[in-house]
Amino acid sequence: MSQTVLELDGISQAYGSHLVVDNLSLRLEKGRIGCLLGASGCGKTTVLRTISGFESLLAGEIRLNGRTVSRPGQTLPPAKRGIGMVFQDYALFPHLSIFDNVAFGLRGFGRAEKIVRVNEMLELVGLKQEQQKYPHEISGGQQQRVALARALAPRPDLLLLDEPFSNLDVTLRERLSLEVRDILKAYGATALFVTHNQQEAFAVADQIGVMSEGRMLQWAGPHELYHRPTDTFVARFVGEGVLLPGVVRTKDEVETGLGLLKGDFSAATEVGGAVSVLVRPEDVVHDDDWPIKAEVVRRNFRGASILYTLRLAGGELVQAQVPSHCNHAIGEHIGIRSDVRHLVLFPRV
Ligand SMILES: Nc1ncnc2c1ncn2[C@@H]1O[C@H](COP(=O)(O)OP(=O)(O)OP(=O)(O)O)[C@@H](O)[C@H]1O
Repeated sequence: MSQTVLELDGISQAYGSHLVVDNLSLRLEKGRIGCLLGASGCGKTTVLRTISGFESLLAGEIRLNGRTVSRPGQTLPPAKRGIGMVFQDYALFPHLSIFDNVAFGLRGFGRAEKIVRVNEMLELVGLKQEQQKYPHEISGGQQQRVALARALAPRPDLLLLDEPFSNLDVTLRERLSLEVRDILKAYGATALFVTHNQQEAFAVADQIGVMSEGRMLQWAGPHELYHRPTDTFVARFVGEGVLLPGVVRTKDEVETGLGLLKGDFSAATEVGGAVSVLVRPEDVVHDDDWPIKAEVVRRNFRGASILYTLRLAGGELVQAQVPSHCNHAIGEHIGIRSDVRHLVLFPRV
């Protein structure tokens, strides 16, 4: 049976009269990587700070391995929680070698044990050759891996990572995020990280929580979050696409400017009801043999594909992701058909 490492049970936190975390709950199982995703200021870092014990709670409860560590009026000190932390600025000690940086958190270990443990961790993050160097002698990505090794060395029950890739350039970010996932998985770590970057969340996390104004809107796996958002904010915030107006015709058909869309849907919407249908760019296929035509109003060349914004006959806009050899200019009319596999409906917005 899977073991729950972290439980947030209806936690709230305020700075003065400003409610920053609002009745937020989540549960993270052993060996899983969770992510809090949201725009700047939505309260992600504050959630991490309450979990690590640097902030007390206004309401709710935090449990680690079944033990209550925070509730209003009771906050177990950070050092007693068995939590490791990785920050966006790495926070390495500049005057210590890579080896000594990783060894730093291993107080209480014997000398021989310490050497074995540091070597294991440097092996895990692929930096054994660099152990005598100093932080300024290695790259930003390597520094972040040292920070990861240092945080994992004391075998924490839970690792918290605050925007761990935000100081790196775009290509390195992508590579390092995949590497960090591999390292965490190889180690079997339970981790929660925060980011405002959805590609990073998708690349690293098993479970993602989308936050807005201190609230958790949905906590789900990346695939479910993208394909079955339960909230219009999540639908818009995660991925691309539009909410297309439609009218429910039968229990599995909705009439829209893209034609009759068929697919299962579970929303409690009556026949005849006005809805908004989530249509992602990959749901719209370029097909000149199809009778529905749309006008190209914007094009975003992405190398392998072009993201077209198209105006339907009724004036609604949709987006289509099309292989970039299908090159069309603004103002052209192209044939499109929908390839929606399941329908995500919301009451008309
Ligand atoms: N020490 C503090 N005192 C007062 N207000 C604070 C404090 N720390 C954060 N806030 C406010 O709480 C809100 C949430 O901040 P938080 O840092 O948790 O958000 P975030 O989602 O992590 O944002 P970012 O990605 O920019 O770090 C913001 O409005 C912020 O201004």
